[in-house]
Amino acid sequence: MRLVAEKAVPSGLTVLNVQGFRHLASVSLNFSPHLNVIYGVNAAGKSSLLEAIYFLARAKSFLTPRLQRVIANGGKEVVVTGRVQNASGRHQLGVSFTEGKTRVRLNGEDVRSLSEFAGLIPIQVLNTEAQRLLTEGPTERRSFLNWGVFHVEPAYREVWRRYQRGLRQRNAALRLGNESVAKAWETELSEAGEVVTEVRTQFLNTLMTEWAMLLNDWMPHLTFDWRYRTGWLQGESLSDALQKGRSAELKQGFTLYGPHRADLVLVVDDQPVSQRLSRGQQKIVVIALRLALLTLWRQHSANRPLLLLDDLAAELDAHHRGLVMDRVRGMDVQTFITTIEAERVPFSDQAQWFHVEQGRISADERNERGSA
Ligand SMILES: Nc1ncnc2c1ncn2[C@@H]1O[C@H](COP(=O)(O)OP(=O)(O)OP(=O)(O)O)[C@@H](O)[C@H]1O
Repeated sequence: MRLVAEKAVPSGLTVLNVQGFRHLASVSLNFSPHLNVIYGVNAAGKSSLLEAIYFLARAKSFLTPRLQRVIANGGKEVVVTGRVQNASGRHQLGVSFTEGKTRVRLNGEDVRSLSEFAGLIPIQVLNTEAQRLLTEGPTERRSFLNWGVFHVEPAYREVWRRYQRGLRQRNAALRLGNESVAKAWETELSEAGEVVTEVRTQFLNTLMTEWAMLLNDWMPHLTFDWRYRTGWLQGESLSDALQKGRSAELKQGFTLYGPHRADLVLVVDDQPVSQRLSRGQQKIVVIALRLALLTLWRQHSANRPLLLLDDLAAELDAHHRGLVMDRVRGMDVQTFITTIEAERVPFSDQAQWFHVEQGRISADERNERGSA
């Protein structure tokens, strides 16, 4: 894998405009490229603001798979626009959702493929549900992996698309019981699938070394390890797996082997992390994984990453909270933290403060004092 060693400029999301998003009042905000603290009482709208940022970066929500839910009650559409400053210049982004359709615009033009614009803001979220990356099925982990590789190696996008196209064609043939067409797609599928696997494996070797180092500091009494399940039998080529599996796949109507079935398994003392550790510990394992990814992105992605920390304090003891926040502080990524108590933010130098009250967001007077 070619790891692009391009230095990102200190930049990120500079301006955000939100309209019709949950119970947030329409607002235009200017962000710090370093730390942004969003504070307010329960249900003020802090998570919604982070969700709006994520919506701009990925055209999705991290809280719900149904975008209809982010439209303000009684409203018809949600529109989030923003300005991103990065190594390639200044970009104007806009994402809207109306009548079941998502529309994305980049610098005044419609964007057809999500990955055309999603490269601009490499984003990670850490919230009270962090451990779900381990406890849910493999789909989320594959998505984590695909996005992780994509920001380090943009060419990955093309080979993964090629693989998915081949998979759709072969699955359609399997469903129709058309063995010769299914077979005809196997060369394309296995070639693309082997490359996907190789790129993912190289990426994981780097990522998981960083992850293990973090956990060694944070939980030194435990021994962590990981395995990448490729999605077919080890020691066999994908081409052989597809050929051998074809008759069973014709009965099922879809492809059973390949990187679309891959999984990342995290292990502690030879047992899956999700079975062995407490929920708080699982959260720390996932935090380490996502921070390791941000470290890699910071080193190798052309664009500076963005981190959303939503109520991170929940379920972390003071010791581990301190360790995590020390790490975040040293990472130089654009960070957004929500909190109920502004005084408890452990590092607030260079911060921009935002107060949220009943959906109204205002830049804090502290910002004026800081810039004076
Ligand atoms: N589509 C919607 N339209 C209007 N209001 C909504 C919508 N979706 C959620 N809400 C309201 O938004 C509020 C929750 O906002 P949010 O979760 O952003 O608050 P928060 O400040 O993060 O709260 P907490 O500190 O409790 O996590 C709730 O009162 C909820 O009823």
